[in-house]
Amino acid sequence: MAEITLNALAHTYSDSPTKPEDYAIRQMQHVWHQGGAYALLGPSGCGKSTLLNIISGLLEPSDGEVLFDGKRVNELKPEERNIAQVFQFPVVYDTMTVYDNLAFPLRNIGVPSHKIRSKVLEVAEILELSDQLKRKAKGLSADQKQKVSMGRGLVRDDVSAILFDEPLTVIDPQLKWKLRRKLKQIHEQFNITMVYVTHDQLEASTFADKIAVMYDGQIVQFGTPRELFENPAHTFVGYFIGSPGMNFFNATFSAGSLSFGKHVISIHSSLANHLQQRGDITDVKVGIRPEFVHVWDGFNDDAYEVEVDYVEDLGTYKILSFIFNGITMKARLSEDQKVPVGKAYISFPEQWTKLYIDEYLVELGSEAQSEHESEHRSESPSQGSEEAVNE
Ligand SMILES: Nc1ncnc2c1ncn2[C@@H]1O[C@H](COP(=O)(O)OP(=O)(O)OP(=O)(O)O)[C@@H](O)[C@H]1O
Repeated sequence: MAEITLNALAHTYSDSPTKPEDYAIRQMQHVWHQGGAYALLGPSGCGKSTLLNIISGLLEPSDGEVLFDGKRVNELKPEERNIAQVFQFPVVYDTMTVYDNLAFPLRNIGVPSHKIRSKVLEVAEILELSDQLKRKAKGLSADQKQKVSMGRGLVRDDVSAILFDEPLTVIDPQLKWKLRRKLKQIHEQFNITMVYVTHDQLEASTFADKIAVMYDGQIVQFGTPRELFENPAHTFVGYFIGSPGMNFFNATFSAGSLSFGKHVISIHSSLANHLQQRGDITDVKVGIRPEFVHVWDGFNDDAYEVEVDYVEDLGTYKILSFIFNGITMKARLSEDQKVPVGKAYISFPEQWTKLYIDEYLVELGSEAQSEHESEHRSESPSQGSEEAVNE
């Protein structure tokens, strides 16, 4: 078991890289702690598989180091790294029985047969494969084969980590949920570092304690599902996490106030102070989650008047789409909330109004942060936020 450190790691597939975009992995510093259940979440092409293959040793990084418990492993072959990797498509020996498939990694390293037997039975039990052990793998369904693939990763006690590369792609939707829970349970039982690659936020948040969000070859945020939801560190996290994603619009900071067209956007004083120190800025991005937009029941002097675009009924809640200063935005309405017609009156609570410069969050100073958190803890829609991440 190991702590995995990526030290100034970068990778390019190009022979003559000249610009950041030539890198599949842009220089990164990151630690996966021993025993953690992590997800690596990001869209197709952002570099997830490249990163996993570098950790497992299938790919040699162009720059930087991979350390297992502080020791450099760049020069070690995959089989010397003790990493188990489960791929998108099952890797099983069709002509062998399920038992022999599960026993294979242990036989390879000379484990005595009585130990192999007890470990195979234990893992088969967890994965609900006990009654399939005598069957040839060839006759199994795709999801049973993938369970065998996972089992081959789990039988070894000596693995440093298990890397899952979109392992549930071939699994039936109704079984996916069950297998994800199973993996979580296995993690709790074996305390192995697990990194689970996915482009699906639901998969990431049900499996992982902490999620690394990857975008354009970089980890733009590493946090709990709740942190990613409540405090997205990068606009991509705001957009990618949550359903629908965060609302964004460009505002201008001038003469001490933030404006969006003719409207003044009220922000936390520490953010205003921060902007003030930087001078006038014409391209501040304002971000607010649909869950945090306040929709008033009727006319309100303190609210912005906006045009209702449409309302989508999603059963237990509704999504109001509205137009504010020419930009379409969304707000979440609870089941019992009055649905506005024609015009709506909305406001952006200061504590949920985030600012981004060059796509990165302008952080509140630590003092302001704790004052702000204690002020607003009771107002935090914690249940709503977790639900929203999981949708
Ligand atoms: N063998 C290769 N040769 C050249 N470019 C590659 C190679 N493998 C990946 N790339 C490029 O590197 C970038 C990252 O790809 P990678 O497969 O790591 O992303 P990913 O996030 O795993 O995507 P997906 O979810 O689609 O598998 C992409 O631009 C991809 O086209």
